[in-house]
Amino acid sequence: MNFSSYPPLFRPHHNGQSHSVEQNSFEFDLAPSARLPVIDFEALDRAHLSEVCREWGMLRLTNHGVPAELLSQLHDHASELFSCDFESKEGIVPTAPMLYFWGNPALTMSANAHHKAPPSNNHHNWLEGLNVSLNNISHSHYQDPLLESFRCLLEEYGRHQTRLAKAIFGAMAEDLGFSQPKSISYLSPATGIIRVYRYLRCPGQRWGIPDHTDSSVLSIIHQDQVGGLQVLKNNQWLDVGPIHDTLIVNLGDMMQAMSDDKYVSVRHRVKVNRARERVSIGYFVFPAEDGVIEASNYEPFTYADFKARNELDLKIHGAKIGLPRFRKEQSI
Ligand SMILES: O=C(O)CCC(=O)C(=O)O
Ligand SMILES: [Fe+2]
Repeated sequence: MNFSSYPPLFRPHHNGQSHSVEQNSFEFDLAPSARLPVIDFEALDRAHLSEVCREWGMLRLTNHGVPAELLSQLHDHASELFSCDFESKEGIVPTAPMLYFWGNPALTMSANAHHKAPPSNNHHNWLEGLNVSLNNISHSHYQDPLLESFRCLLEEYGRHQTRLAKAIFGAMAEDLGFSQPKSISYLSPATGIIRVYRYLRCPGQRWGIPDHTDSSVLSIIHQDQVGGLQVLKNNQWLDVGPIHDTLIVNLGDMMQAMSDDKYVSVRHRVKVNRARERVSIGYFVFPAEDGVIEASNYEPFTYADFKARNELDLKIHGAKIGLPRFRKEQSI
């Protein structure tokens, strides 16, 4: 196995670690499978959706209308790109709209994607990825044919994700009785981003992404067949296994706040695998930066406030504190 595509820190024998470690209790700690609620996008059962948002904050979406061919092309391109030498990945994707990153801690938590410099502490997420801003994706073109065709696929995928997010959020807004102006500022498709991740093989006890909630309104994940995503339900971690042709939708912190805690911003995490890399493609959408979120359990705040606070907490405490910061009479 040639590890030249891996960031140096993740290569075997870096700092004496070895990929031939026999014992990995982490990986063999088999979790039960989540019986994740299934929502059929074409025959949307709004009552069921409402119940799932309140009880789970995560669901499996079927009949989503994203062509299987598009998904498989995206995964093929991602694998080809990620398998390039690390040095060339660092070099070829430095400009908007696609940005290469690796190892960042709390990447998803801050929603502010890319502190490009690798973190100096030991809390690297065992992954690399591309951060793609959908707002810019149509405006720039790449000379490199692989990058350019990947950009086109991502643009098309972004349109599908925006379509799904709008429709799903629309049903939620109706369930929660949001006014028309609120619905508009609470979901801003222009903020949509896509993150294409490759979780790297790892011999030891490391996380692809540790326990977190997303900062988004909602997130939509397409994972390959490797597995590793887990959800916390009733204090138990459950595997969210891959099922072909389905997407995973999860609610983020913004949705929980807007719903005044009626809906759940779901805790989840990603395990790494000793033998296989895993590719997933996530879409994340946020409220308008300056739209005020108003709910009885929270002091009024904007997404910009939330982001700034998370970044500060990350710096000071090394972790996102998130919604409790904005809850009325919070004690932190
Ligand atoms: O890769 C996955 O399955 C999930 C990624 C994730 O949780 C995130 O980016 O916030
Ligand atoms: Fe997440």
